[in-house]
Amino acid sequence: MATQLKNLSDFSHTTVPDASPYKFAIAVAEWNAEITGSLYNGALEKLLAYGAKEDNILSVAVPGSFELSGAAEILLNKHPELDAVICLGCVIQGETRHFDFICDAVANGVTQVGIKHAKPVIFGVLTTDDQQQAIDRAGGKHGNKGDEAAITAIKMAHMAATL
Ligand SMILES: Nc1c(NC[C@H](O)[C@H](O)[C@H](O)CO)[nH]c(=O)[nH]c1=O
Ligand SMILES: CC(=O)[C@@H](O)COP(=O)(O)O
Repeated sequence: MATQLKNLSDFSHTTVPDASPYKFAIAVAEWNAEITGSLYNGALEKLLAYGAKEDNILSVAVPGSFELSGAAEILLNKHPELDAVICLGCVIQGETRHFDFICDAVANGVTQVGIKHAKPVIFGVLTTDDQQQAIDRAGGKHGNKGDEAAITAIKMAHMAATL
């Protein structure tokens, strides 16, 4: 597999802009909290590491990943000054097709909210077959999806601000 030996959060090959001018929101799902907590910590650490100010980071929790696009809509309506919204969640396949519906809904929902507001809304949601795949991507051997989402948010906010 393409990701078999890769750290998917390796950004050493790219330039990450200074995040200090920008305002961010992080919406994190409470389902699979041991995973999403790691995603959140990774995202927060990366934002701060690249210069974001703590006062410029608004964090909210939602029950599950399905609620993330609604949270992004509410955040951007109530806080139009935000430069980017990071949506973090972890959806793990169960016995039924519920997984498919949640994943489709949040991927499409997050996309639509970003387009509607012309603001970066970052899809930082793990969609895994099992718990181990999630662990591997939340600070494990394949990196941290939260780190990736934060870097993406900084890059997109910078892009939008410097056009
Ligand atoms: N099974 C998972 C869920 N399920 C809950 C939904 O996200 C949603 O909160 C519920 O359907 C009510 O609208 N959520 C996850 O984030 N991860 C899962 O594995
Ligand atoms: C992704 C889910 O909603 C899943 O964890 C719920 O499990 P099940 O499909 O067995 O109801």
